[in-house]
Amino acid sequence: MPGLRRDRLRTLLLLGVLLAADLYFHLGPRVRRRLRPRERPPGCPCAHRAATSAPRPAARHVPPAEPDGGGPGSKLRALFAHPLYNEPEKPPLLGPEDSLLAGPEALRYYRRKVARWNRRHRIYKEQLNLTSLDPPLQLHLETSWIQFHLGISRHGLYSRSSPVVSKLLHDMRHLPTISADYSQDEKALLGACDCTQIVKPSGVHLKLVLRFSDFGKAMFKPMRQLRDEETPEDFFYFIDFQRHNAEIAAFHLDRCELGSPSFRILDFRRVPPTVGRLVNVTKEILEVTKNEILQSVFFISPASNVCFFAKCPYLCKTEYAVCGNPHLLEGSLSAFLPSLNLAPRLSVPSPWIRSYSLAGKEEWEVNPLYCDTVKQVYPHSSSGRLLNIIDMAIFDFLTGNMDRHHYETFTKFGDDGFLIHLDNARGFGRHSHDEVSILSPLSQCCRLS
Ligand SMILES: Nc1ncnc2c1ncn2[C@@H]1O[C@H](COP(=O)(O)OP(=O)(O)OP(=O)(O)O)[C@@H](O)[C@H]1O
Ligand SMILES: [Mn+2]
Repeated sequence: MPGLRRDRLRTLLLLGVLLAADLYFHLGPRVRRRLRPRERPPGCPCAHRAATSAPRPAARHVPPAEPDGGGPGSKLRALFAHPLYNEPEKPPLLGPEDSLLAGPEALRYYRRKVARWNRRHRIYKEQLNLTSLDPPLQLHLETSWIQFHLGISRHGLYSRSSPVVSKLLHDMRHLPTISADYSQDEKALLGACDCTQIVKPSGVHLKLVLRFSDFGKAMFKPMRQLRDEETPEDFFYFIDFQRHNAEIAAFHLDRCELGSPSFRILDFRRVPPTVGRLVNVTKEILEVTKNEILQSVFFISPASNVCFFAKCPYLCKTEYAVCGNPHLLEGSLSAFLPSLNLAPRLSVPSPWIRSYSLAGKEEWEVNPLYCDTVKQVYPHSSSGRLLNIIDMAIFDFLTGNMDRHHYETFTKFGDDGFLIHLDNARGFGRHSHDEVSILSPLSQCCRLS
């Protein structure tokens, strides 16, 4: 009998241990997960931050949440505590040479532009016998795009704590448009439409400059494929689609803080603020454009949707058109940089440019000592420029963008000025492929800022 009782006791003990283990490892975490307040949405916290208009605090030393679930001994925790991750924002700006624009000169220039726009608009309406009661446009100094322009400095396109960016994103998303036109580089093609060229067939890169009621401007890149569609395996990078959502994601990654304001990943702030918008192609493009060529490329599809082409309708293939549903078309809007008349920029071919034809390799692909050659030739002989190129290569590796043929810099900030991370539409094409060759500037030069 005592033996039987001991067995029962053992069985009870074993069951107790199993129950405790189940509670601890299985049920417990599930209950904790359920009860945890939803203070942070899953995914990139930047998206959440972009939606809030609250100014972000500068360089706070908040210990990050425990992303690896680790306690005090966690390696990630130790990494985040490293001074490199807690670098304060660059030293304060000292004088006019640190800002891209001289305020009074820029405001005079923009006032003249508004006056000219009002004059031309009145004449345009008179010619078409249009009577509208629209009052002339007024320029307001506190408007977000002017504040964005005035805030560009040698440290970046905007500062970490700038409240202007969220206001600008909001305005680009909601303000009505007052004009739409082709971008300058498309105009430079003069409608030339060579469908035999695979590199730059006008019509594939359909993009428009939209102007808003506050006189701000943005580059509109329409959605050309479903948001989650990947680059087909047999596509070369130079015939890959342009993804409007890659432009938006690149903006967030470029400035991204992960989980806590003190853990910064890239913290470049070199992509112009970019946001998504559903654009009514009839009301917000066709009805406001004065460009007759743009007006002429609109048509109604067999499915009764409003569509438009780039400059050369019907010469190139019809699948290059984009269509609303029936009027609304999703796209990205990238805030315009200050006019080239106020802030000239240099466009420089990337030393690590890829071959844009089917044949041949570039020197960097075959010469492991290529960096030595690059370093000897101006402007890449400046160490700052090379470090900036390596920064951009890391950014492009993370987005998977193989299409960085040129880069632009503001001439005012000289050879060591930051590179503007413009044109990220060919990033994020393959979710499960890392293109290590994009890191060649880093692996060949072995330097990092
Ligand atoms: N936000 C912006 N502000 C001012 N200019 C811009 C902006 N975005 C683009 N541009 C100008 O328009 C040019 C073309 O833009 P982008 O490179 O994004 O288009 P693309 O169709 O991919 O051109 P490409 O075929 O040359 O790569 C840029 O080189 C730049 O000079
Ligand atoms: Mn491009």
